[in-house]
Amino acid sequence: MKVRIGTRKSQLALWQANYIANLINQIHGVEVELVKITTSGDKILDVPLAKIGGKGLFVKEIEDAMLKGEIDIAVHSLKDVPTQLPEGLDIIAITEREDPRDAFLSTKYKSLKDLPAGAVVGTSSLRRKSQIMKMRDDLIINDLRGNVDTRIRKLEEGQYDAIILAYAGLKRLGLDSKASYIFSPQEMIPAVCQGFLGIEARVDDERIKKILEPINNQESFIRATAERSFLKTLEGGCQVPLGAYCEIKDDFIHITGFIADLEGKTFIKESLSEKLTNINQAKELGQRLANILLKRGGKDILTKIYNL
Ligand SMILES: NCc1[nH]cc(CCC(=O)O)c1CC(=O)O
Repeated sequence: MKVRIGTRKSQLALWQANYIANLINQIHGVEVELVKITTSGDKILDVPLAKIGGKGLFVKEIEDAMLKGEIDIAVHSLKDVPTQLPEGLDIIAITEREDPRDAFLSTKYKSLKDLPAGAVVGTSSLRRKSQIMKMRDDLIINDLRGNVDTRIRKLEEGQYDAIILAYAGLKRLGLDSKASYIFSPQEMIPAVCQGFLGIEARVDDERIKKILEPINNQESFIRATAERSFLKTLEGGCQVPLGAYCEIKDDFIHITGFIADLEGKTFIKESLSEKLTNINQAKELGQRLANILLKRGGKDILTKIYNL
């Protein structure tokens, strides 16, 4: 019996679906079919993501197809997947993390530091915007939507002096040479789960769970659990400037997270580290970090944003 993978039609989504399709085929020798699905996020192209509001814009139609039994699994950039999943579905496997960092692209300038005052930077991510404003309060940040190739085209047409993209997406598409600078995770805290692929399936599908077992990376699963539990506790979607990054090094689990306001006045950042014991600890650590940020002013930021 073949495995049907639901995927968006963008180049990056197709690369990711093909990557998992090849893994499944190589490991299990089963036939894999890609089923291309258009999501509402793909249709609404002219509105900044933060203004559309609804979570899971890029996954809902794919999840509906899975619940109807039209596809068996969905391959997602885990950073696009809401923390609250529909009843009956779950993230069953998470791949080894691709580079989690953000990249700076420009045809004229080498890095953010080199931009002249008043230069125009393209990004629709409130997370990127708030961190750029913190480093450089003299730049103009304009919305930039579209698939990775569209965003690069808009840069190269001269609509922006620079743009910021996930390095993971560039690497997957073989476009890493387009990056002129790569921010460290300390300079620019990545999006929750940037760089992970998450594979979603029906929780009662035992055949698929067996197939996905060797594809899961346990360290990734722990890191993603910590970051997603941080996000869930903050009830944050893409309407809130926030980010988190978890690492495991020498048996220690480290997590750093931030939340900022939309005006660029308040920026609250905190880190936690402890000896790693189990997966429940990762969940608890993400929650604890989020609660610290909520107490330190995060709650006020969220109240303001949700009352807009
Ligand atoms: N928001 C769209 C999106 N979703 C996942 C990636 C990149 C790949 C990844 O983070 O795993 C991108 C492009 C980008 O942010 O530049």
